Amino acid sequence: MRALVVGRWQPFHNGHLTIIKEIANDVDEIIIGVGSAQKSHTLNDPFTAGERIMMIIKTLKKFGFPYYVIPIRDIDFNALWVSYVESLTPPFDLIYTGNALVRELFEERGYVVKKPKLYNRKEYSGTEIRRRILNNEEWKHLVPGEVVEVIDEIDGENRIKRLSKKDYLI
Ligand SMILES: Nc1ncnc2c1ncn2[C@@H]1O[C@H](COP(=O)(O)OP(=O)(O)OP(=O)(O)O)[C@@H](O)[C@H]1O
Ligand SMILES: NC(=O)c1ccc[n+]([C@@H]2O[C@H](COP(=O)(O)O)[C@@H](O)[C@H]2O)c1
Repeated sequence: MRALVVGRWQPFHNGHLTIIKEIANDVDEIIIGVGSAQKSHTLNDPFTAGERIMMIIKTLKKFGFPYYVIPIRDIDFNALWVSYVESLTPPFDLIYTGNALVRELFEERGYVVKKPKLYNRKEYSGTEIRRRILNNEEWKHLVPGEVVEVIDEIDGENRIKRLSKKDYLI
């Protein structure tokens, strides 16, 4: 059994790691879709697909389960999105998502859609972690150590702070 889990992973945090480990117990292989792959350098989506893939691969290295990481850009065509995803990924039997639109689109196409349990959602949230980085608040305990290393390597804290400046708006 192979399952797809799609997210933006901006950044990959401890809630994400917990659900990926749980899904790994339920299925033989996981396909991790990196959504909005074309987006980066905005306050909502600061990290590139490549940086997010680094976060995921470095974090999952110590766990022995098989997985694929596939970047998936957005297309301005919801009715085609499931076919688009299928065209990029290995075949899968079910999908895990907390996103209502993703659920709707995959259920309409006959897929079994499961909703992962949310853990410490107040803090394990990309929005909250990006807010803390911007405001110089503690955030490193909310992500795996490998993600801290990647964000340090790319100077991600300062990128987010720069992106908040008015003259970075396009
Ligand atoms: N705290 C959490 N515990 C368990 N699962 C989570 C948690 N946060 C997100 N997820 C799951 O991870 C998937 C991908 O989430 P996503 O990348 O949008 O993270 P997010 O923290 O919700 O980000 P953002 O706040 O930037 O929207 C979602 O479908 C959701 O089910
Ligand atoms: N038409 C489309 O391109 C389309 C439709 C639904 C979801 N998505 C993407 O799927 C991902 C879902 O991830 P989240 O659950 O993290 O919101 C996002 O990157 C979102 O943009 C894209």
